[in-house]
Amino acid sequence: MYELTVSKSFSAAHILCGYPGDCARLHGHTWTVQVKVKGEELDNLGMLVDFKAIKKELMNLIDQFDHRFINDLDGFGDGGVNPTAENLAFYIYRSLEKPVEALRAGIRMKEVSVWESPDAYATYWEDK
Ligand SMILES: Nc1nc2c(c(=O)[nH]1)N=C([C@H](O)[C@H](O)COP(=O)(O)OP(=O)(O)OP(=O)(O)O)CN2
Ligand SMILES: [Zn+2]
Repeated sequence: MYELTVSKSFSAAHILCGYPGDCARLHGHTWTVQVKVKGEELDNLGMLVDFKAIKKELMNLIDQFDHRFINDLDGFGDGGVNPTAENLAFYIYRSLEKPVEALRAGIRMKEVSVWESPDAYATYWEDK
């Protein structure tokens, strides 16, 4: 079994609604998103899948967050979920699962991790 990991960062602001502390106030982070995929068979180039292809899918997705107020985006904030690292990891996993797995037969999403700061991150994965 092989595992590939790619990471990209974006800058965005958020508010944690109902949070009993300073994170309930408007503030920003340079968020880092790490995506892991897994699979068993390498192609004739010796790759599970091209890093560039996964990075392209990740960039397409996280562009919607860059230099935005996340609470204003569909699915987050009022009427949606709080923009925590956990909820972003879930959203990104579910959004990338199909496009990434379509890149090559046998590729599976493994997990998505989201860092709000260098010392704190959340990971979402599904057993498959
Ligand atoms: N389980 C979670 N806990 C917290 C989240 C989260 O998404 N999931 N988010 C926050 C806030 O967004 C906060 O801005 C980030 O907290 P933290 O990483 O602790 O960053 P600080 O800059 O506040 O770092 P300190 O080390 O605490 O100074 C809070 N909790
Ligand atoms: Zn925060």
